[in-house]
Amino acid sequence: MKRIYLIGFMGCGKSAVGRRLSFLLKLPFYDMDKEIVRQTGKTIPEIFAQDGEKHFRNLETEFLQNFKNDNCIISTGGGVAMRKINRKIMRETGLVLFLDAPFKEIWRRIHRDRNRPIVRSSTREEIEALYKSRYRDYKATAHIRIRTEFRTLRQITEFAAYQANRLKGE
Ligand SMILES: Nc1ncnc2c1ncn2[C@@H]1O[C@H](COP(=O)(O)OP(=O)(O)O)[C@@H](O)[C@H]1O
Ligand SMILES: O=C(O)C1=C[C@@H](OP(=O)(O)O)[C@@H](O)[C@H](O)C1
Ligand SMILES: [Mg+2]
Repeated sequence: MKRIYLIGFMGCGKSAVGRRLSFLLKLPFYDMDKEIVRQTGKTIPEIFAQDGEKHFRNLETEFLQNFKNDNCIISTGGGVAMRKINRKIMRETGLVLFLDAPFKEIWRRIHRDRNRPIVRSSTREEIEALYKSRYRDYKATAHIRIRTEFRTLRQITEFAAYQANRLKGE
């Protein structure tokens, strides 16, 4: 089996599901945001404030280009599927799962969070517009879309594991 990538908007559950999926499938887990924080020694808000969003986007692409491990779970950041090169790398090196959560729920989860610089600097209307504008790219990038509404983290994780096992070796 190759890699399993989790994609989707901020707050859809990529990090939470990724961690659980890694326990369930007994595969190593990489959260791209955490890896970038570790590699740079800066927090995500610090990178945005000091180096700019463009630089952060380049770090995301560099991570994907340089990453060498297979048989692992990778939770991406919500903006990763917006670049063509990132989409290409993910589709070619693994199974891409889109966690599809309704905006209302996303907003409830993220609006108070201080670690997401885009949320800090935007209104609810702006974030909703971003959600809508990104939706098509998530859908087109993913091999499988998982609707998370009315599902617990455990149910989502088990469904993701089922899909991964079903497509093993393809
Ligand atoms: N299906 C779900 N049910 C309940 N809480 C969830 C669900 N998915 C995510 N959460 C919670 O929402 C918050 C944001 O999730 P997170 O995994 O950080 O999202 P992402 O990495 O996609 O931005 C976390 O507190 C997480 O535990
Ligand atoms: O959607 C985005 O542009 C971002 C999502 C964040 O990750 P999560 O999706 O895990 O919140 C993080 O990479 C950064 O704040 C930018
Ligand atoms: Mg995350």
